[in-house]
Amino acid sequence: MNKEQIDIIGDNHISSNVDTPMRANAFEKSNDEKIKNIQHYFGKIMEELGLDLTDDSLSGTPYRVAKMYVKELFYGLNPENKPKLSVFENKYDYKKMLVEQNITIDSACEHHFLPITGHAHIAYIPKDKVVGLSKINRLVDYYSHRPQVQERLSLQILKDLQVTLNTEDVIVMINAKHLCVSSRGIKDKSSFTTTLEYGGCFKEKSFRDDFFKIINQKMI
Ligand SMILES: Nc1nc2c(ncn2[C@@H]2O[C@H](COP(=O)(O)OP(=O)(O)OP(=O)(O)O)[C@@H](O)[C@H]2O)c(=O)[nH]1
Ligand SMILES: [Zn+2]
Repeated sequence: MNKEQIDIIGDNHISSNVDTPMRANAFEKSNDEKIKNIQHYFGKIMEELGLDLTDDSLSGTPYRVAKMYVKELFYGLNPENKPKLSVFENKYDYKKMLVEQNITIDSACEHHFLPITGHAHIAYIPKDKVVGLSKINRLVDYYSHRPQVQERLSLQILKDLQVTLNTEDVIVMINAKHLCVSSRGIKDKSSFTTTLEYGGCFKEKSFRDDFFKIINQKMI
């Protein structure tokens, strides 16, 4: 795949400060080549830690980890895996807030490669287009499956939905726990992180307040 093709199927041409920093030749190698190389290097890390790779429980770990990185945890680094977001004409002329809340966040922190887990709450006010509900969840899942910082994750979801839905009126809130804060370093088990990004009418407090009221309501 050349650079131009990557741009076309990339992150909807969102501005570069929101893009995940990628090497120019990031897509030259196939998944199989990447898995083979990561398997080699991860085996070296294990050896360096003093582990015996001839042990039958450890011998498959370098391959398992490599496959997990490329195909599972970080599948969202490859724009070819971006979900197709089916949008429909807003025939019913629904012009109020639509909230998709409690969307699972399964991500990884780019500083320590440890899990970030939590929930995203997203709302938008449709103009001419509406999107299939599950596509919002799929988009969150896609951008989460990259090494991330929570701020960039929130912005990537926001910008993408604004382009897809042809409206600035989108709000994205994420509450998440970072294992790099809870299980190492400061080891704070109780803190969690909230990020909030929004545009359009959500710049007005009354719209944000409505959103907060809805996401705080008792779950069905
Ligand atoms: N802003 C932001 N910081 C994050 C996120 N995930 C992890 N971090 C932080 O990234 C920082 C990296 O700081 P460094 O001082 O380079 O790394 P460190 O020595 O491992 O830091 P400690 O966690 O304080 O031990 C840490 O403070 C992490 O808590 C995130 O999503 N957003
Ligand atoms: Zn971290």
